[in-house]
Amino acid sequence: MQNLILFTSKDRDTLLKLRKGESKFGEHIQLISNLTNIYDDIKSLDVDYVIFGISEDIGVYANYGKTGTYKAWEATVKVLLNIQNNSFTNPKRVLILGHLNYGEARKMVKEKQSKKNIAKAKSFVEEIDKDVTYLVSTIVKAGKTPIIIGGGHNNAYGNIKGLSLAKNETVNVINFDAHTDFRAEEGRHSGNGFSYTYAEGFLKNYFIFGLHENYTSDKLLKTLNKVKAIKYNTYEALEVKNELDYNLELDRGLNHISSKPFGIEIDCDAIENIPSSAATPSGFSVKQARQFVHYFAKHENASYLHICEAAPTSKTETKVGKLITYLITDFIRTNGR
Ligand SMILES: N=CN[C@@H](CCC(=O)O)C(=O)O
Repeated sequence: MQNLILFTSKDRDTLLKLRKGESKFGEHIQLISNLTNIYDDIKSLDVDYVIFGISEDIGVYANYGKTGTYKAWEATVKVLLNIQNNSFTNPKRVLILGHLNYGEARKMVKEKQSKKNIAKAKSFVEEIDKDVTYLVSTIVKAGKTPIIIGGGHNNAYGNIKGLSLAKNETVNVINFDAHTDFRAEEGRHSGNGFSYTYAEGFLKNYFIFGLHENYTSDKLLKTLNKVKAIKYNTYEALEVKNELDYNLELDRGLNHISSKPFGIEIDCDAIENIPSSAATPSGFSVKQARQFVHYFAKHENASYLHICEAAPTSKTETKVGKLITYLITDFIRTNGR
């Protein structure tokens, strides 16, 4: 795992802001100081959740999106470590593994999006896919639940494939997203993680929650309406036209995906005013995103959480880090109880 940078006790101590009389989340998390065999190392730890980041925006670049998603991991870990340790947050059950780093390859995202560069980026996304697939499948095989902090939504590919390989069956997904990410198989990028895993036989049932009608092509709508394994609702039907009820749609979503192990995908571009690769002034509230995670995390077949596409700047990193931390802790609080 040459791209995996372990999160060390030194990293933790640098980021921890201690307060007299308080006990912080980061003081109680588990770490791996040395990798010998990643499967054995993870399996032997008495934790339920393994959190890792994917510091990349190459998939977003390859999809002509706004880059910067590589910064979400750092923004998250800075906040997560400094929330309180208490009976609600339970950090002893959490391993912070580290992050996948693509510092050298990432240099390409500063280049013009020429045909040649896009082709190069697409082929590099396949390398990232291999790392993510391997990590997710190893964590699941070791009996733990991965929490993945992206990165672009291209990483849904490795999550789905990794879960499917670990379980040795096709798996389902619920995706809180303004976009289908079911674009053509035209080389890997952030807009086709679900179409590729569906075509390759890893993804079975797929539910997209809150599609934006302005950003879904007619061609894609025809595909969605034709394929029985795919169900969706739109943000407009839920929140603008009030044709659908949010809670009833949560039930419909769960009904479509819960018969098998399933992943929960949260694309931050579905949440209003969050700095992300396709940020929107019109979208779900943070409260709705949190309720969504809480609702699906409760189910025994909830098998991973992926939060992606957030692209913080130095001005917005605390806001993004807090948002992602709320979603992580909502998942941990509810899952397995
Ligand atoms: N993961 C995001 N995918 C979107 C991006 C849209 C955009 O950049 O505007 C998509 O391919 O549609």
